[in-house]
Amino acid sequence: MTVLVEHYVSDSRIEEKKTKEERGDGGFMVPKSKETDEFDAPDINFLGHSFRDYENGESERQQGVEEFYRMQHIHQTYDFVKDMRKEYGKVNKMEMSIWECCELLNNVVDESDPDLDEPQIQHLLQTAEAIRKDYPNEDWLHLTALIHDLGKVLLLPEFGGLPQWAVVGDTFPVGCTFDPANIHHKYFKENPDNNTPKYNTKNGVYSEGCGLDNVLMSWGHDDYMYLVAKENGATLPHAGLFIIRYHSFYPLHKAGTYTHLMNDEDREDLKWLHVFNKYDLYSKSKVHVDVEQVKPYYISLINKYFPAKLKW
Ligand SMILES: O[C@H]1[C@H](O)[C@@H](O)[C@H](O)[C@@H](O)[C@H]1O
Ligand SMILES: [Fe+2]
Ligand SMILES: [Fe+2]
Repeated sequence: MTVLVEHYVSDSRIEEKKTKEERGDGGFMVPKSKETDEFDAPDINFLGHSFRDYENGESERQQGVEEFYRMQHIHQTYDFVKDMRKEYGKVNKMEMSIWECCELLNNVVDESDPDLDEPQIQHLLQTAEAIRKDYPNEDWLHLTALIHDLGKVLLLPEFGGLPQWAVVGDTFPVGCTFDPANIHHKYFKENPDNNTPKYNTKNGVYSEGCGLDNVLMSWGHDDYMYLVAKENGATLPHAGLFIIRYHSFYPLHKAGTYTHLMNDEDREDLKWLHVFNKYDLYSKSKVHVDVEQVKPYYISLINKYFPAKLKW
């Protein structure tokens, strides 16, 4: 019976694929629409819950996640972010290759993530391999997926051992009002910026359409990895750097808020971030990627887009 069911499933996928090829929408230069993606997003995470469920907080894990956001929302202020960007923009903490960093990342635990129970290197490779399957020609996108979470090394003592709230979790602009679309929004009440007139209006210190490059985002692994890539002269396309920098900005790419701060270039790049997000979120699974088997491919991409050693 099982065999029959599996057989049926794989056959129907082949059929689906054929139809797509017949329709001729196999071009990979522009993001495909959700409807034509081949990746089958699962409905539930490893615990049997829906993904990004922050509301049903009875379990110990979810209470931990909520406490994480309480701390994050209280402490991420405009001044804090400015100081962090200045300090970590120096990239003077360490020298290592991208692959060495992938291995180092395995020592990290992300307390903000209700869906991940695998080593971080598996999350990187699962995301990259899933996206590679559906977008075989966009090698920059495979590499972007591989490195998107490397900034989490900020948690390690060699990088100053930052607290979880300064490294992981969703991100949001500081210097303007905290949109209710931010998860656990209530905890912003205790953020000093929330009561500071120049920061607590819709545009705050920014102007409509100023472009995200001019907006300070809460400090964490996204912006740090973006700075590392920039400072080391990475040759990734602009959309790749945008994905790295804003992949945790769920209030924008999922809830569609803060769009008044975007410019035309942001809107172009956002299309690729939407593609990426599906793989980042839904590729989290118990089926491990064989690291040694795929390593040569990713090393070749690293050599194409990055120097051998990077300053971190
Ligand atoms: O818990 C997750 C995790 O830390 C991800 O790496 C980050 O990108 C998400 O936005 C966050 O909510
Ligand atoms: Fe992330
Ligand atoms: Fe991720």
